Amino acid sequence: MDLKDKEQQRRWKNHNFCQSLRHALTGLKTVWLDERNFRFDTAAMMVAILLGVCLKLSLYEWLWICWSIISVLANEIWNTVIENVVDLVTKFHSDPLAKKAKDMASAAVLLNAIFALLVGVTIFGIKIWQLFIR
Ligand SMILES: Nc1ncnc2c1ncn2[C@@H]1O[C@H](COP(=O)(O)OP(=O)(O)OP(=O)(O)O)[C@@H](O)[C@H]1O
Repeated sequence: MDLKDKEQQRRWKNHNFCQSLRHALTGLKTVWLDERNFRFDTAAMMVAILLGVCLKLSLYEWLWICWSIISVLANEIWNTVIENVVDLVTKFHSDPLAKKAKDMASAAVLLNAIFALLVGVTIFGIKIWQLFIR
């Protein structure tokens, strides 16, 4: 890395916590605007929170639901990061390694979504079942 690169890197570095936070929020806004799946996951999150409030979840149940929601959203962001980096490197040219990376990133999202679905079905299923057998 030569002096010019180092100077450029120093210019891009976050200088305080507020600046880091601002950039993180810009990242959230970008993923919201660019990614349909992220908006769908956010809508599903709203439904889960509304259902959780209506069904009066316990603290322990809320922790499971929050963990599932946040991990799906975070994984969706990582998937987008990988897609962007791959596109940046390949310049949108077809490449078997690019395909591998993107398919594996999608697989991680899929596994996370299955986990969240299992948690949701278990917690909400039990709560709704208890409402009916009362
Ligand atoms: N440069 C590439 N070379 C080869 N295959 C690619 C390349 N880019 C994308 N693909 C293939 O196309 C699929 C879709 O890629 P794309 O970048 O459009 O993701 P996406 O549709 O935004 O995915 P997601 O639904 O996970 O957000 C990838 O999973 C991969 O199989």
